Amino acid sequence: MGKVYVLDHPLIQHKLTHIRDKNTGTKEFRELVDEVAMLMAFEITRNLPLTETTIETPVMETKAKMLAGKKIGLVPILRAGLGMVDGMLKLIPAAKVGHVGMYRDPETLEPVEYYIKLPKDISERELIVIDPMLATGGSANDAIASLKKRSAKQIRLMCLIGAPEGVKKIQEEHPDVDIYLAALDEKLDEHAYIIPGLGDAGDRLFGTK
Ligand SMILES: O=P(O)(O)OC[C@H]1O[C@H](OP(=O)(O)OP(=O)(O)O)[C@H](O)[C@@H]1O
Ligand SMILES: O=c1cc[nH]c(=O)[nH]1
Ligand SMILES: [Mg+2]
Repeated sequence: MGKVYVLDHPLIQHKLTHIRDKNTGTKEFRELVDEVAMLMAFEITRNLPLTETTIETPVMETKAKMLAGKKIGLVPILRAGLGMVDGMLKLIPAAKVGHVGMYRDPETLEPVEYYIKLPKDISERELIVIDPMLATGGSANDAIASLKKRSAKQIRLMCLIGAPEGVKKIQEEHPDVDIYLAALDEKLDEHAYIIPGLGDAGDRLFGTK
């Protein structure tokens, strides 16, 4: 079964509180999501492999560490996942970015895929699927299945807030996928919104409500 990591760094938690606050406006919301995504990228990359190289400091020649060049792909789920891309790219600038367009039908709550464009070499990359919200898990579940159908082998899922229902779904359907959250919330309400959550992530990021 995939592991669930709640990234409880104090800076992430502090910023998440402002993200949740209904009085936080679009500009600040977007900036905070960007910052938290960057901090989460810092945590999620702590196991990247290193290699040794030789350099000259102004004082002497020395061995020093550098990234071994593991190929990474970021896959935001449109729309709301877009709000986390730039923050992650600040720390992982060499990552390639694929996009999966997905919306949740408000009546059936079923995810509908409307777009997909991925780097050609996804089977060689470690993919990080990103979306602020993991609610029923339907959208992330379908996005991951879509990547696997196109021969993705290594996938992780990174969200700001997860509900237990969504976590369970991913663990059942994709036991090879580890999940990284800034918070694991209580439950879903009758409209499948996360409680206490932050409301509609896409609408708050892009000012569409
Ligand atoms: O886990 P689920 O129950 O599938 O819900 C989560 C999904 O819902 C939201 O997207 P939405 O459908 O609002 O699309 P948007 O990003 O375009 O706003 C959110 O960004 C996730 O993709
Ligand atoms: O709480 C939720 C659930 C789904 N999508 C959101 O944007 N927020
Ligand atoms: Mg939305």
